[in-house]
Amino acid sequence: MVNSHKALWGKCLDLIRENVTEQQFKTWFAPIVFESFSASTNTLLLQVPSHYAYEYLEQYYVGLLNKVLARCFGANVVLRYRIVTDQEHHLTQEVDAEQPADIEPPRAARANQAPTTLDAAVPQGLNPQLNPRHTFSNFIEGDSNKLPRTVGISIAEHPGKSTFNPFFIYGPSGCGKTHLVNAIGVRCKELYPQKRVLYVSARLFQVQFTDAVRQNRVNDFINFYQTIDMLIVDDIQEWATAVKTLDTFFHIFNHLFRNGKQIILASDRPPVDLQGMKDRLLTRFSCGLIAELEKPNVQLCVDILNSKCRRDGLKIPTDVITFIASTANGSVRDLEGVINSLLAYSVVYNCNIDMRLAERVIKRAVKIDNRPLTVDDILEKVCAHFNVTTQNVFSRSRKRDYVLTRQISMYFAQKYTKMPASRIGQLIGNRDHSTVIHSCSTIEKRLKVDKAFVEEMNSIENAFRLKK
Ligand SMILES: Nc1ncnc2c1ncn2[C@@H]1O[C@H](COP(=O)(O)OP(=O)(O)OP(=O)(O)O)[C@@H](O)[C@H]1O
Repeated sequence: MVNSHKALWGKCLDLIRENVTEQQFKTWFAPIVFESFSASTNTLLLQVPSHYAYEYLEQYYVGLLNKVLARCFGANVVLRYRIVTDQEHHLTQEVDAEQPADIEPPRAARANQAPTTLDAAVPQGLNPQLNPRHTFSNFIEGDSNKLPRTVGISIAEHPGKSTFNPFFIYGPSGCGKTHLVNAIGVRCKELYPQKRVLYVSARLFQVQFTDAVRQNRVNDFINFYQTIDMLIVDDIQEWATAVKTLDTFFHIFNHLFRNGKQIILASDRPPVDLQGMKDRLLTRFSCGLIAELEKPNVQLCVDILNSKCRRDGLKIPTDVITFIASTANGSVRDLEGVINSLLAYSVVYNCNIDMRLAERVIKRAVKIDNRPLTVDDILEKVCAHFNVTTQNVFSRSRKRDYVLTRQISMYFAQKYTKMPASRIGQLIGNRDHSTVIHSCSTIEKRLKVDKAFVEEMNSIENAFRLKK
């Protein structure tokens, strides 16, 4: 049976070959591996060599694929991809294909000619990868986000036309950057359905780029991104050391900018603090509008909570809302977590949500820890903050994040444990006392001149007091 299904896939390939150029066939279809066909679910599973290949197939060839699959496997066949995400470690991820849509293959495919860079630039039916739940209507306005929100609406209404291009949003974690940039994309799509809007995280962009390099398809990659009308890139601080990704983005950026396409960038820090990025890119990031999303104040937290309760039909007394808002430490994500825990407790214990329950939940969710801090406690929190491991910190690597985590851990260890520098050095990667002294003075100097860094250090220190 497997063989007959495999043979059917072979037939599909024959049909596809008749409809695309040899080069397109070799590039996109020959590397696909037939995995299985489940008769019970009528599902065909195909392995594709990378996320980029999957996206390209879905972008450009989904119509053709659906037609040939329907011809060979029957009308209701469901296509599922197994994407190889890490060849070295044989990691894969499975996703369903888009449902059949009337998407035409690229012009070159139809004309049966070799693809040109122009042909790659005529794709239809782009999935914008936006989160439809993140809209302006549920992005609550307050003092800390009034400007970025207002500008965001204006950009969505006149993409690429205003002086707010690029629009650079920065702010601490959980304060609504991803929500806001999504809302801009969602509104733009509502107003201009034909516009090619794309949301992509910096990390995904980098993975796609690395795959494209590996497969010798960098031109396709660049051509694809140059077709976008509104490009939204989230968390671009993650590119700080990705030199080649940045160079490629530089070309894409210039092309889009020159052609009046809208670029929106989100980061946890302003351009001036994006160390590692070249000036030519930073000046471009800064030539539109840079707007800060600050931590929400208590009033905004109250408004957000009230809105969430209205939307989800929850009844939470005002004093409880105010109490939760004042414990949130400026992260809306934390607020949402507390509400979800409250709900769970009220259901499990079958009780109303009142102050007693709120205090109990918050105490459990966010417990104050009075034990003296150890170097291990400090390392754990600082590593968690920068999303690195202690092995990274202990290593000899000079990677920016590792060095910073190491220096900050040494600084806090000296501040909180009062251990001698030599002992701190021993415990943090077996470094000598001069490294510890140098690290502490580097951090102290930066604290004197860098406001955002002071805030970041404060938030790490807050985490020391809180024990989950
Ligand atoms: N003003 C707001 N109104 C309503 N919800 C908000 C607001 N700000 C943030 N949120 C909600 O808070 C949560 C966290 O927001 P979001 O993911 O956008 O933060 P972020 O700044 O991108 O964080 P990170 O940098 O960690 O990715 C989301 O569920 C978002 O919907």
